[in-house]
Amino acid sequence: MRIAALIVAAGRGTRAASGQSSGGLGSSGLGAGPKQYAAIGGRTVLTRAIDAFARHPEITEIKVVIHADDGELYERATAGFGFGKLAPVAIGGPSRQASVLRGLEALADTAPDVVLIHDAARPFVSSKTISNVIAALRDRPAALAALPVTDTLKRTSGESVVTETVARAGLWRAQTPQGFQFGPIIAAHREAAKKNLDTFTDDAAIAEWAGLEVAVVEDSTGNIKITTAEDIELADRQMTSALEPRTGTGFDVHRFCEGDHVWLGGVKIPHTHKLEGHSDADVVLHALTDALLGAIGDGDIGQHFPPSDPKWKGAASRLFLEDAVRRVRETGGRIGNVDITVLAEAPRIGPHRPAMQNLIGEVLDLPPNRVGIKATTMECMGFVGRREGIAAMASAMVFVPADDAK
Ligand SMILES: Nc1ccn([C@@H]2O[C@H](COP(=O)(O)OP(=O)(O)OP(=O)(O)O)[C@@H](O)[C@H]2O)c(=O)n1
Ligand SMILES: C[C@](O)(CO)[C@H](O)COP(=O)(O)O
Repeated sequence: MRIAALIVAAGRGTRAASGQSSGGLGSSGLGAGPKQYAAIGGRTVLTRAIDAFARHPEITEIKVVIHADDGELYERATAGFGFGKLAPVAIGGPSRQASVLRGLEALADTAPDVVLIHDAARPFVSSKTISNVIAALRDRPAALAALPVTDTLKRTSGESVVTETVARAGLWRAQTPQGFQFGPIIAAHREAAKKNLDTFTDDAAIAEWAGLEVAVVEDSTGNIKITTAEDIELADRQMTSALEPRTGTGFDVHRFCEGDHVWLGGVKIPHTHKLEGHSDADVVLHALTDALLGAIGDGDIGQHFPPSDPKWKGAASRLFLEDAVRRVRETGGRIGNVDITVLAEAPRIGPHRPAMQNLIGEVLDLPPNRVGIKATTMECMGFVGRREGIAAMASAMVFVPADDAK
């Protein structure tokens, strides 16, 4: 059975726009634009929503609907993430209803059996809720996640004076995901559009209007919709306080051979020799890659990029570092700082420090003052002292969500 997730992310987030938080990731630009691109706990609202479906074993594909102006924001938000199920985006319309229909039409050519429609603005949907909505579709053509109303409800007149207390028994607050058999929901959406009925605020309402029976699945209270700037601030604060620090260390050494330059920290430095290696032999980036992998307990550089694989012959080590950063981000982690010591008699590292800090900072999304680069000679002792090669040590501080620590 093919189960697609359709994530609508084409809204403008006007209610969140005033005083919007950047979520603190500054230099990457994460946090700019509408609320779904705001960073909470180091990842955008949208990538968290995508990730929840990407990790779910029953979801086979994910289609995201974005605004025509948001291509760059979307690319930046999803860059480096291993979302293998992610299909090319669809472009949304002027209302949520229109955006959903465009997403459904984009799926129609290779129609899935079932579609789960979800707001990008709900980043904390749980795997359990996704499973429960899918399970409810075994008996019914439609099912939505919802919460029973727990507050007493009042109706007011135009002057904000209470006219009635509304009985809350049997009342639910609609959430997403809302799941449907694909054929009936696209037919219902098309019919509503044909009749110019364009004020539905969720898809279950369209299903109800079309006469489909809709099941309710009780959701968890954590599946909030980010609506205001305050929601973004609160969610960011909660995610950040729930992060747990981890450290990792890395070490690498390469011997000299004939040549006229070395690669160190991603910077090409003229020298009397070059460093021998399968890749570009950049000991600094190799040690740093291992430090990041170590911090999340995800093997080492040799495991992910075996020297026996001809694909990595002469490779720029930046690729290895980018892969380690992607792995850290996939755990929901953020990098706090890194620190590197180069052990070399020559060349001198000092003049190249700013370039290395900038390059590493760019890959790790860190300002230069969080990228320590230091160097020492070995006082003419040992293999480094005899100028037989260069070594590097690195350490990394990474913050990962406490959930991942369990
Ligand atoms: N034209 C639209 C409007 C909304 N949405 C999406 O529908 C979800 C729920 O909408 P809402 O929370 O109301 O988001 P916005 O419309 O962006 O918010 P606002 O009303 O404050 O502008 C969001 O993921 C939003 O991106 C969409 O895809 N296309
Ligand atoms: C679909 C929805 O999330 C159900 O609660 C909600 O209606 C969408 O948000 P909006 O503010 O109504 O557009």
